[in-house]
Amino acid sequence: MSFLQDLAFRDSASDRRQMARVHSASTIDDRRSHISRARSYASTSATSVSISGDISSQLHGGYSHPLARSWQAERQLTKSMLIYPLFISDIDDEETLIPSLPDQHRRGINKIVAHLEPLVRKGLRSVILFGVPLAAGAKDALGTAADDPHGPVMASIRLIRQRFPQLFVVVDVCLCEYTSHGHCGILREDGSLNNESSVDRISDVALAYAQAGAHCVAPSDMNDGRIRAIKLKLIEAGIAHQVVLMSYAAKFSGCLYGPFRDAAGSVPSFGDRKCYQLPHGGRGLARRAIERDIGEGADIIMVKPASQYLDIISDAKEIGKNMPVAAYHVSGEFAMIHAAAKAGVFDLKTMAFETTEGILRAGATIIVSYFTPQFLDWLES
Ligand SMILES: NCC(=O)CCC(=O)O
Ligand SMILES: [Zn+2]
Ligand SMILES: [Zn+2]
Repeated sequence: MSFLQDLAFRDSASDRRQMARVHSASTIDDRRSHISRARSYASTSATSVSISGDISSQLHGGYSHPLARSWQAERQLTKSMLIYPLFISDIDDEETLIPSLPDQHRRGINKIVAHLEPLVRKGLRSVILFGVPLAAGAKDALGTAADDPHGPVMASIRLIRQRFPQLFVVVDVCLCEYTSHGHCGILREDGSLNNESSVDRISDVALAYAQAGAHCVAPSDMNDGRIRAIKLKLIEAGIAHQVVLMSYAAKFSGCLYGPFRDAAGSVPSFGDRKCYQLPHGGRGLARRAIERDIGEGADIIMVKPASQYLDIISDAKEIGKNMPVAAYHVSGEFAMIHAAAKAGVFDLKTMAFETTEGILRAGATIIVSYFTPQFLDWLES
């Protein structure tokens, strides 16, 4: 007797179904043999102790086939969910591997098109741009280089829009890459953030990126009130209807941004960012920040980092149930996976999918990921 038959006879409803099948048997002989088989199943199963539970305990059948396994996912990773970070320096011909950020490069504007061409062919839909001023004297207290019309970010927005019209261009808006002190805003004499002048400056920078052609501006500075200020400036300039405002609403402070800071040269020259980025344990604070940014006019809410903050992603989805939620799988998360795969702990591709699907499951449908070029290949098969 098979495992399933045994289970079927432990369930009175299925017992009745089995008897109905018996009655529909065409000949008397058939009927007799069905009945005697049914009786013997029933008596065996009554004495069986090896199987417990009823039919509802059987789950394996539902994911026995690869396609059926993929159907178990509420959301499946697609290429259009991915945003690929690009580091663009002011050295036009630069192409430098970033040692702490595996396979990622800092590139000058002259290297962008050749880099993107094969990726766009494979289905890349979106990039997020980070400017990296390396020239001597490029940084100052106000982050003037951020919206320099001839600077790397402004120039690459125009270039990418022109050369890859199908690509959706997101631009990170912050001052830390451009300020001499490496903080995400303008400082007072005592070294603390001057929120009012920071918001004023950051909203000007966001407007400049949007006017240069960015489809989406994404302020990552965490100054209070910057979403509202940016939205108002976009409205005033008459372009609010064509620009997506993605807020890094829940950006936590911590040690996972290390490789990014190597890549972008944005290590603070003193202190840390704990007075504006969120503390690790601050779930309630994150919920308030998310609510606030939705109220101020954000179109998309982002949570960052991702894998350590899945509860926050799920909170963001609940609070912002009518809007898309993005997650930034940050440099430290990416580098950790690479390091562990290199040490033989697990297979890189398997972990990249497991992590990313965890982020999707939590509620994000937009993922900023350094794995994007690899996912474009992996999602092909
Ligand atoms: N605004 C971007 C970051 O602050 C860091 C992202 C990363 O670590 O990948
Ligand atoms: Zn910053
Ligand atoms: Zn940042």
